[in-house]
Amino acid sequence: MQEQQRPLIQFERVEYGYEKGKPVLRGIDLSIRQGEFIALIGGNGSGKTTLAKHCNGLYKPTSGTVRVEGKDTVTMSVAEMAGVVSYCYQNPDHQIFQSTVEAEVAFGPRNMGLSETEIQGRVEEALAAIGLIQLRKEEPYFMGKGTRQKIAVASVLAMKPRVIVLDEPTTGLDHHGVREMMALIAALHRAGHTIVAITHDMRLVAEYAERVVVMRQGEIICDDVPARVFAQPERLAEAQVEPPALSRFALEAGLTEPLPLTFDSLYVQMAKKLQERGGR
Ligand SMILES: Nc1ncnc2c1ncn2[C@@H]1O[C@H](COP(=O)(O)OP(=O)(O)OP(=O)(O)O)[C@@H](O)[C@H]1O
Repeated sequence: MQEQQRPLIQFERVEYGYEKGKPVLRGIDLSIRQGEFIALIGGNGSGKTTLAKHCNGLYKPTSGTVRVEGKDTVTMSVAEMAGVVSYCYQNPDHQIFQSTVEAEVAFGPRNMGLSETEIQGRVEEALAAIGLIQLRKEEPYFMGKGTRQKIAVASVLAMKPRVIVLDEPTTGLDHHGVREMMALIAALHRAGHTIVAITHDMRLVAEYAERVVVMRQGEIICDDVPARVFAQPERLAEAQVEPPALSRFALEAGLTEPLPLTFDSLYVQMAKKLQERGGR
């Protein structure tokens, strides 16, 4: 079996409710494999955050099972799982509470019970990867949203998780901040991290994700590569999701190959089509 194919996180018939008799997750079956870049999409309240928080055991299923590297999350603490799966909060202020950037980034590794030398090495490495080394002694509280979001990602990275779950990592960032954050996430993916990202930005899904999981009222209604997911506008409308402009263009132009939905790939397909027509 290829490394890419090994399930790292496995949901089986997972149900979850915050209140009795009001299920929020309804029979989730999902396998997340090593090296994937998954976008989790769906309307407000469809259960994305609730599902994401099951990936690292922040929440445990009401029924069904979630297995991380084959182990039932019911039997593991979040700290135990931190080296495998880490969750990055939608609002960095829910995550950041130390008085300096380096103390914040050191918090996770310290919680994992690592030695001081190992902790310092990891802090250095994570801050360098995110490009924040010069801010290590600064106080995170006064920094802009984009920088606080990056500190939150560095804190997660310092735990060296195989899977990074990001809850709306670009919300509240300006265009430049969105581009920077997505470039950073793409680099983490290239470096071997499995990425699960919740987002409402379909343009980013089309551009970066390799697989899209669509939720509606606590269920997964679609799970496929972006081009095939976005080729089902009626289905997506049920989940209050509108396909990005590029995929609508691709559909109308009859470009059906499930390539990444970027201008470049559509251009290549268009050129091929025109060549075929010219050759006839
Ligand atoms: N702590 C909580 N207590 C009670 N109900 C909750 C709690 N958190 C979420 N819910 C409810 O569970 C449902 C799913 O919420 P969840 O946050 O998982 O959805 P979501 O798809 O992430 O939404 P959004 O896109 O708005 O962030 C919603 O009806 C929400 O009101």
